Amino acid sequence: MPSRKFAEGEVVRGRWPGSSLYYEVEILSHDSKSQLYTVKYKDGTELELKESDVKPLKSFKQRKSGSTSSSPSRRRGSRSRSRSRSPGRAPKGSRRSASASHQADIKEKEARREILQVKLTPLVLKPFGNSINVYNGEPEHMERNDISHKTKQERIILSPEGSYTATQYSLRPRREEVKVKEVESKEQKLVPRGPAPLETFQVTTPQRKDLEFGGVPGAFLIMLGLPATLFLLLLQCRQKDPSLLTFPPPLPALDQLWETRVCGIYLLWFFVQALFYLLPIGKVVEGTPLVDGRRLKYRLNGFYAFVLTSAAVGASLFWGMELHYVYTHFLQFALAAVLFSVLLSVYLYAHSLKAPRDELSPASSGNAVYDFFIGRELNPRIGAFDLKYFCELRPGLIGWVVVNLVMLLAEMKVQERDVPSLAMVLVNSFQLLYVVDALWNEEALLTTMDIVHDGFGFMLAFGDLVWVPFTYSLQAFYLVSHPHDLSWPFASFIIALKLCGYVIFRCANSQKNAFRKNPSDPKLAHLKTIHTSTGKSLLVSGWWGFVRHPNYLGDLIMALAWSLPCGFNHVLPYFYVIYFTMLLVHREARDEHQCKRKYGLAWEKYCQRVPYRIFPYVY
Ligand SMILES: NC(=O)C1=CN([C@@H]2O[C@H](COP(=O)(O)OP(=O)(O)OC[C@H]3O[C@@H](n4cnc5c(N)ncnc54)[C@H](OP(=O)(O)O)[C@@H]3O)[C@@H](O)[C@H]2O)C=CC1
Ligand SMILES: CC(C)CCC[C@@H](C)[C@H]1CC=C2C3=C(CC[C@@]21C)[C@@]1(C)CC[C@H](O)C(C)(C)[C@@H]1CC3
Repeated sequence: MPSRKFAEGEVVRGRWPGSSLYYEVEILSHDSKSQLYTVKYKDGTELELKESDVKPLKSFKQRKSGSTSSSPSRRRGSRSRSRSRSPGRAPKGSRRSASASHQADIKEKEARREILQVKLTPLVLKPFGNSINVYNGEPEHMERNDISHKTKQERIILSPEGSYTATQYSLRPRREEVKVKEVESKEQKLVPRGPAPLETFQVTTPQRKDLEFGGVPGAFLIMLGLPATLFLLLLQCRQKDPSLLTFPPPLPALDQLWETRVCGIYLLWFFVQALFYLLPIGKVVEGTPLVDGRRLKYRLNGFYAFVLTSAAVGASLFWGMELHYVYTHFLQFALAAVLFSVLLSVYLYAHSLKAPRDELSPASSGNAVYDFFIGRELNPRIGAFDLKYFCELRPGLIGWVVVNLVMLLAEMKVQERDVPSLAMVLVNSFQLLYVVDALWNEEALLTTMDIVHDGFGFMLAFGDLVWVPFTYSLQAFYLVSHPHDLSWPFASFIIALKLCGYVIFRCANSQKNAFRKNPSDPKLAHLKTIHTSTGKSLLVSGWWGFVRHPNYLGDLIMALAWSLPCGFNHVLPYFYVIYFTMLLVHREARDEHQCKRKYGLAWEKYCQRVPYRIFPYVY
């Protein structure tokens, strides 16, 4: 059995994670298996440390100056907003002896070069009646988001003793060491700094046991059901009578569905989009903090990719390329996309097997089937190429616009029209606005559940690459063979509905994003907030005081406006509204669950203040 250096009860110095600073700690116990010491700092914080991070007291020279606290928490009051995760970092301007300050500076530099990577996992915390109550609890007051309050909030963010010391962490060394790379100074200015150092100490979520989507059987059935539903919808949409009550036509034989040329075009599309993604244009920003405090960098050039794609499609139309081929081979394209997404999911799962544990998605479970579905790895990357981020916005979303254009041209050809129908124009412009909006506000994607919580597996690979371009374009596909004449008054009503939905969707998303980026934004000063002990606050007035998910409400209103131009003869063009309502109701429940866990009592208070989830006075 390996020997241990320190005995229980011994008073030594323990390194504070992420820093090169040592504090007086008492050895509580030693785990011979993991070779970790459980130590207690003077402020009561208990951590597990590697032996190399524990030093005997005598190896430290006693400082003459009494200015350095021996408690990590006492010095956490630092007002520094720097990225250093050292809680013991002295505040700017604090008086230290010259030698101590010099020594600390050297150590600080060392720490910046090579940060001790740690994983913080909360030790078991009981739901109520102990520290979690304090941790997730919430200061009693709710305030206007004004400046006096800001000072208070700042203090809470920057000096989170109450919440922090109440939480216990266990530290394990990470497999990899992360080198702190300097962001190019130009980019640095553009990178929004997360306000809460606490976030960098965010705890890692253990693999889930309470599985979503009906657990393993649910995930399995969804994986089988999605491609089946897709082909059913596409086949039915081409029928003269697309009623859901009529029996769908049989699926063409595989040799008719498989077309090598189509697969080639699909791959070309995907890799051209990947090339656009790699172009060094557009600013680079950082995502939300990961469990180890790192922030990944993302280049925002989705809008440029869209402009380049539009130019390429425009040029190929000008030179006589037949986009009609996509319409006549739509099923074949759908099959190519399905196969590609399945292969990508297999690759992603295999890739995740090499990933360190703390790079796995908090939604993953340890079950192979479920993890294949939900995605095992949170941010799979090939070098700097982020696969999930790329797929979420580029090939599928821009592809959806191209498919809509294909359908508009097909309508003119099939119905021998000189100009597209009003219904088709509305569907195309509404959905174009939605996609352009997403690409223009690309940065907002970084805080969505898909990027922050869900892994990249079959669900998102299929969703992004197949579901979005082939089912979200169903209204346009439907209109090609089922013309619908729209009256101008009804068209005006639909346009008003779309604009109403868009204003709610955009304003709600922008309000939250602006608040998360800078809670002190003077433009938001009139809003009321609830503090939470994580350091973040929740908006309780404005859009987020209307219902708990105003952005979902706006999105659903827009969805209805996309279907109405198809008339009321069949349910099929309303598939998107029905599916989307189910998706967002389920998504709201998932988000609610996560927020309850994150914010505890503060979230419950928010729910009391804002009782409706999506639809005011209904749900
Ligand atoms: N077209 C489509 O197919 C789909 C579109 N969408 C759209 O994507 C967008 C993003 O949706 P989604 O990722 O689900 O999540 P949201 O943008 O709704 O974000 C939810 C998060 O916002 C924060 N939050 C919640 N309430 C408040 C509050 N009162 N004050 C401040 N922050 C709050 C919480 O995170 P925290 O506190 O950690 O910041 C919460 O986890 C939506 O507009 C949705 O409609 C989504 C799915 C599919
Ligand atoms: C059918 C499956 C079970 C679920 C598939 C879901 C996916 C299709 C959606 C999950 C979240 C999405 C988002 C958008 C598109 C649909 C998917 C991928 C989004 C990119 C649409 C544009 C918005 O403005 C947005 C906010 C950027 C959306 C982000 C979430």
